Amino acid sequence: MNDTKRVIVALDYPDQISALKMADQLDPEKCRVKVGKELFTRAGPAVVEALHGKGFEVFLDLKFHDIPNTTAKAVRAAAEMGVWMVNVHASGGRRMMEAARNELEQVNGAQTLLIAVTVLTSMERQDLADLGLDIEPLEQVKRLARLTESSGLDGVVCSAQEVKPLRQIVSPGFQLVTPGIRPADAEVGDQKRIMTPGEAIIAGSTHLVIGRPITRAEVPVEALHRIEQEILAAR
Ligand SMILES: O=C(O)c1cc(=O)[nH]c(=O)n1[C@@H]1O[C@H](COP(=O)(O)O)[C@@H](O)[C@H]1O
Repeated sequence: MNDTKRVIVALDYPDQISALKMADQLDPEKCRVKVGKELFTRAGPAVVEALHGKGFEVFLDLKFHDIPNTTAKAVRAAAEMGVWMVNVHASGGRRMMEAARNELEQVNGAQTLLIAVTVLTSMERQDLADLGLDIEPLEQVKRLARLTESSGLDGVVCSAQEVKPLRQIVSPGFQLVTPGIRPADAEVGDQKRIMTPGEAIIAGSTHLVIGRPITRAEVPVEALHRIEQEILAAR
């Protein structure tokens, strides 16, 4: 894969000032940033605009999951903000994903990448059982990845643990974006299906979404640097 910007730093902060303070320590030539539900709910489109102003490509992670029309219009709003990538939940189904995809075609010829979350990396088999799904996360991830690709989307969010088996069933250009990344010495927290940055790169993750191991580190830039070194060594 030619893309050298493999890391997406999750700016999970409660306000724009903290998020931009972190962004100012990052190099937009080396990584991308993610704006998620907490930051966007507090700071809105202004924070996306500010990050664009600093030269960052933004993954707007609002994981839309609604009826086809509502999801499509929300995805349109994201594309009109000029974000690099936006996501929906694959469990919203084929018609929802196709509606979102078609809407993006109309906005900017689908320049904005559209991906779908399969099974959250914080979930394990028991969580699926609670939902009435008596299968391994990998099986559900495969099912949703097939559905996502055949609905015309650009990729999925999954655990790096699932990347190898997924590569065998999706096309080479399909994006496999993996959160749940934990350097060997990092706290696991609420994540369940995790991998180290090096392992994720070796497995073939397209992009690594990393939040707390960088943003909660004593010196975030040093933590990022160590991760970058690990990625370089793995490549
Ligand atoms: O869509 C996502 O980005 C996402 C999907 C998923 O399955 N798991 C997951 O952790 N994420 C996001 O990835 C980030 C991971 O952050 P850390 O666990 O702090 O590294 C968070 O912002 C999550 O919202």
